[in-house]
Amino acid sequence: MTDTQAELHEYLKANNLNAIFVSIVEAILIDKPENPIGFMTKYLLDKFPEETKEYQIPEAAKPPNLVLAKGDNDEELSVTDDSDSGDTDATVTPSVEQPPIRKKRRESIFAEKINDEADFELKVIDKSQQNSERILQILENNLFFSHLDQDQMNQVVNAMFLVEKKEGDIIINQGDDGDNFYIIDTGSVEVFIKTVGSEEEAKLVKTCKAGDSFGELAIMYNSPRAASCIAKGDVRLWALDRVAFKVILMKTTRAQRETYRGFLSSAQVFSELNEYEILSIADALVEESFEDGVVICKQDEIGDKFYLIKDGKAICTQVGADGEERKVLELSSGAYFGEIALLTTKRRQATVTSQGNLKCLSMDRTTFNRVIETSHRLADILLKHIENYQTFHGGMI
Ligand SMILES: Nc1ncnc2c1ncn2[C@@H]1O[C@@H]2COP(=O)(O)O[C@H]2[C@H]1O
Ligand SMILES: Nc1ncnc2c1ncn2[C@@H]1O[C@@H]2COP(=O)(O)O[C@H]2[C@H]1O
Repeated sequence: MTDTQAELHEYLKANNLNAIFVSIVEAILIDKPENPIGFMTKYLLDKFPEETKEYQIPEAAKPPNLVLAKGDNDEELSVTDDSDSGDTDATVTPSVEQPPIRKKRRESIFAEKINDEADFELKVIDKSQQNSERILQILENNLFFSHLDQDQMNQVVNAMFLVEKKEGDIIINQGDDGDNFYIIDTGSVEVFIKTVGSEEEAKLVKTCKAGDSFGELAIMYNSPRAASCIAKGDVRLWALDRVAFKVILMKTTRAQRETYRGFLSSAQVFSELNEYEILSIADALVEESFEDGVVICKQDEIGDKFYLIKDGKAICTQVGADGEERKVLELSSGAYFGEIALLTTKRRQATVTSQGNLKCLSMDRTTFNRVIETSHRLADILLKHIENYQTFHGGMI
């Protein structure tokens, strides 16, 4: 590359322009608007309200009934998260004569159309029956795919292509644009994060092994790669390109993460976990509701689920040697229960009953074990807390 080319490349990278251009072209190809110039203009005004502030049309100057999307309320994953929210309401700006009219909920330009699979010819990459079965086996055991139905699973299997890397090969480079998403068939991949502008060496944050996936963030959020992923020894990977990822996976996986990310980040038990660990937990949760008075865990029974309270209250009681049942704890939103039976070989140590309507997020034993595997810190936090439970006669369990 010449100096000038390098400078231009640096400029594009520094302003995240490649990702922006790719998203605009994708959005156009998906939507096929009659007026592509108008579409691009509106796209930029909607997605970058801050940067386009000086180009936004002032309220007073808008013609009557001009439809403008408002209120992007995405919680930011990072400063470079330029994604749109599927939860955004669109309003029709009131004209002088007309009262405000609520328009149908607007989905993001991506989420709305890119999930309309009928518009796409999904790629089918030729592979042996054995390879297809192996990919399916990985998907079925990976939390990231736990909310896909069988059709979506099959589409992922069909669209994946083989990538083989050798020791030290850079599979993903921090700061680059997102091209592919990967699952590991055999071998290991080390994930390193370097703090921008710091002299410090990149820090190893995770080692992914067979069955794990990586490379979803940059594609889901149109942001630069958050980490570098490097082959540790020979690695065999299956990759999904960004368009296939968006068509098949985006809506389900992103909706799941968006729904629970805020809640999980505010729960005390997860306060020491990093954003990435929180997102991985969000992939795993299933919502369960209980009416008043339902016994969710019964003391001395074998337990197979962990619960996090989303809304409502639960009462924990214990029966002592005298046969008396007494209340030992009251739990509310953000608290959890059911961890002892999953982390130890013990049976349920208390009975947990809903008080009023109770909404929980749960994980079964297999899912819980997978989450614990990806976040050893969470296991340490939960185990440490078990020591603090008071039994009704004042002792520790
Ligand atoms: N702690 C972490 N922070 C950010 N990314 C991580 C982390 N651990 C693993 N990763 C993966 O590393 C990938 C790098 O590319 P992406 O940003 O697309 O997606 C990222 C995640 O899939
Ligand atoms: N004093 C207590 N002793 C033990 N478990 C308790 C106590 N108070 C609340 N619990 C919760 O009640 C749950 C019952 O199921 P587990 O034993 O799996 O995990 C237990 C804890 O999460």
